[in-house]
Amino acid sequence: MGKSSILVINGGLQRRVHGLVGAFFKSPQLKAQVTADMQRLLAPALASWRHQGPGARLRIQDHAKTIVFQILVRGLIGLEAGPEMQQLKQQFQEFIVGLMSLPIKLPGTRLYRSLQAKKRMARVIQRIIQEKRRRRALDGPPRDAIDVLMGAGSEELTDELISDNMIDFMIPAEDSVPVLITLAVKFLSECPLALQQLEEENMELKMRKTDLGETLQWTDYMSLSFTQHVITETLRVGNIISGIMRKAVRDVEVKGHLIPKGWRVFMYFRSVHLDDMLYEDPCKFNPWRWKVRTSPTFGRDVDPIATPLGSTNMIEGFDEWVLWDSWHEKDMSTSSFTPFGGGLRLCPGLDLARLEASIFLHHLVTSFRWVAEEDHIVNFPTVRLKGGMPIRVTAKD
Ligand code: HEM
Repeated sequence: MGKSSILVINGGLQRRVHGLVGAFFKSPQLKAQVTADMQRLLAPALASWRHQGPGARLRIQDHAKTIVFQILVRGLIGLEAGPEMQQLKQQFQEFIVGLMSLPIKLPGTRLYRSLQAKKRMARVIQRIIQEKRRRRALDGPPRDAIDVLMGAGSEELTDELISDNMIDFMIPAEDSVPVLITLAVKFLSECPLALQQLEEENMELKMRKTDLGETLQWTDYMSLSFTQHVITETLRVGNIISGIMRKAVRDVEVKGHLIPKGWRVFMYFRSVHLDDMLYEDPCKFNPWRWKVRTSPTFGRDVDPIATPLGSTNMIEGFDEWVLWDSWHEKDMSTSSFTPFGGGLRLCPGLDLARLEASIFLHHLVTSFRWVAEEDHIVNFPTVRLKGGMPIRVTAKD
């Protein structure tokens, strides 16, 4: 990672890059673009599965990865699908492999190949930046994250910083959304009642929109409450990111335990999300548990989707404010549901992740029935499905 990567910098610059790109990722304009792009990319995939006839076998993880990568790259750097996108994907795969390798930088080693791949990616992105400058493409609303950072008019945000960060934004985003989609398909396959309710909710929306002669908008997908509960529950049970690190910037006391200045703390999400003091029968996939949660802390129903994470229950004294509080209170405070982290580093892609998963699930359940093959979740070094979640699909009439 570069020295100005959002994943390693602290202070004002991190806040600036996080704020600018995070706001763009939450904007209705980007959500509309992502929705249109995903519908466009899903259409040929759905047609080809249908064309293969009843019982066609496909690995959900592969298809989700292909589509999600294209959406991500378009949102970050504005590149359209095509040979250059393909090359970028290959280089990114090469780069990512080197992130968990022996730190030996000699020609032929994994790390060396990874850094070379990153350089090639950076060249493509810098060319795009220069092209944008030449064409003065910054007039009008931003179309991608490069536009946002270039348009901020800050001397700190150099071309090199922008291109490095575009690559580093891909690291937490590229795999997590496909894993979310794949896990949802696995959990739904094992819970026929949830699948049926999801299907009914999505079919109802599809038929309503068809009758009105309208195409689906991002707000339609996000308004599907049971679909959102399925995604929330998948995030809770799946623990796609296992936890987050924080460093104490001074001595901190937490519930009688002293954390000395300089110590690093790892917050392990699994121990929160699978805590039976917080969740009844915690290992069970139960989307209905999110229907109504009453919080003694807030004194009202709390929906974790609507409640902004990172706004409450924090302790001062870490390198940022951290989520750390009522893990053992039997309520639905924000710190008992933290798949996207919290505080100043709260994942800027959380809305996007939910939207992409909602769109993928909508098209899958309204177009196909499926029978899942057996597959297993692997949790180390990252969460994934061992076999990529193979299913046999049959098109609905
Ligand atoms: C299911 C999908 C996802 C999950 C579970 C997830 C989870 C996380 C978590 C736990 C963090 C660390 C937060 C912290 O330290 O408090 C994080 C950070 C981050 N995520 Fe995500 N993420 C997802 C999707 C995405 C997407 C789609 C994007 C980009 C479009 C993205 C971009 C980032 C970035 C740039 C950071 C670093 C933020 C910073 O350090 O300032 N993530 N994510």
